[in-house]
Amino acid sequence: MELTPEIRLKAILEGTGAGTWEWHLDTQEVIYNDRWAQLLGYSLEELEPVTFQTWENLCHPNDLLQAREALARYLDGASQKFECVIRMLHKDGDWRYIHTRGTLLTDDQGRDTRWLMGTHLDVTREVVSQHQMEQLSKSLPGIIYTFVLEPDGRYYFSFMSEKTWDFYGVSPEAALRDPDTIFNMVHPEDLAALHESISVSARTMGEWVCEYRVAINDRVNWVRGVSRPEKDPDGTITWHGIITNIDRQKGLELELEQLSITDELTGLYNRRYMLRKLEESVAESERYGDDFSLVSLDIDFFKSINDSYGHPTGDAVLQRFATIIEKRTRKSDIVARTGGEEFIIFMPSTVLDEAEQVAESLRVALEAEEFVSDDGEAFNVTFSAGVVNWSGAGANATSVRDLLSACDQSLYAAKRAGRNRIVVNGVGK
Ligand SMILES: Nc1nc2c(ncn2[C@@H]2O[C@H](COP(=O)(O)OP(=O)(O)OP(=O)(O)O)[C@@H](O)[C@H]2O)c(=O)[nH]1
Repeated sequence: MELTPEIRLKAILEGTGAGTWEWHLDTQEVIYNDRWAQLLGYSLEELEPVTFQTWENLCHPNDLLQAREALARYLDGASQKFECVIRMLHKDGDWRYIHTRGTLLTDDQGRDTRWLMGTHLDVTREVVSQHQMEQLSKSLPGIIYTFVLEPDGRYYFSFMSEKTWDFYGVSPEAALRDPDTIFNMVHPEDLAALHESISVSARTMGEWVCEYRVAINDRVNWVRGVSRPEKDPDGTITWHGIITNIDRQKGLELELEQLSITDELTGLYNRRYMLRKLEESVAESERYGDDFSLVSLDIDFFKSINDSYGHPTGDAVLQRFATIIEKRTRKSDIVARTGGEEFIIFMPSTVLDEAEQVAESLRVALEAEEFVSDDGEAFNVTFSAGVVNWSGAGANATSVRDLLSACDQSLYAAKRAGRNRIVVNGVGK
């Protein structure tokens, strides 16, 4: 059997399940194929006599106008193709969504004829599932989306649900057109980590989880994204996921974190935070060979201040001393109250001499400060301090514990030598 173009075309149409229609714009003559009628549950014979009216009668009245407008736009040349989705009545009484496409037949000289020819495809399943997805996404507490990364590095969103606007201040349409409208809204401090987390997920094909801030005008919100990657044989990776707002949770988390590292009485950092920072700095210093210094301060005869003027006065002394230290140290220094009347100042990138100078200026400042008890009695307070230094890989101390112990030894030496003084590396001045 010879495979004529007609046979081929028929096979293709049958394969796609498309109904076909031909309509002469002047004579109103119409030709439908069997499939056209079968899409709506009929045979062509059942619909006899088939006319243009047959189509109009089966169309949902509300969609008819839309179809006529789409056709008018095509015939006027305002749009390149005639295409619309309309509801048509199935024999079983249900409305089916029919994707209608059409084009003017051209003659052998390439001129348009008055025959409009086209196809009908039942897209009810697609329309219904899209509707379900839209409804579902409305009730979800976040955005659902699909993000695609091509093997050549190009990326785009192929789906963004409606709430994109609430989360990013960007419409879903704008995000679909240009994915960077979304990335541009990410807090600059979190953008590199976000890109890195996507790269890691692409490399390992592991679940993508990332918490980052989104900045819309002056409002900053924490969001959390979770999605699973899927790889096509051509290397394209697609993530289907959800973004939720975790601002409240993150706020509480940060508040808790802040509380857990703060000394309640003075508002300075506490011992736990100081130890953590020291551990980090020792590790970093071993890598980069950076110097840092540590000053350990202990108020002299604090017990007798409590005993003479009462505990609340003792507390006020601790608070005032904390303020004095904060005022006379740099922003990059970390000041902690590490015990009752003990404080530690951690000074990054600071050599011993500089640290000693700061400690000395504090000593002079506290000595000159006048305190007044609840009973109106004036008194003075002094402290003793030990100063040590960590100079990268060449440090004498080999651990945080050794370093703290060396600092304490200097402090005890200062106490032993009569208090109100500073001892550097075990050597008093
Ligand atoms: N007011 C107040 N006192 C505290 C606090 N924490 C610890 N203390 C007191 O601080 C005092 C520390 O006393 P000691 O360790 O004997 O030292 P000191 O009296 O300062 O003597 P030296 O350190 O040897 O100069 C104790 O009496 C503690 O009760 C606090 O939060 N508030």
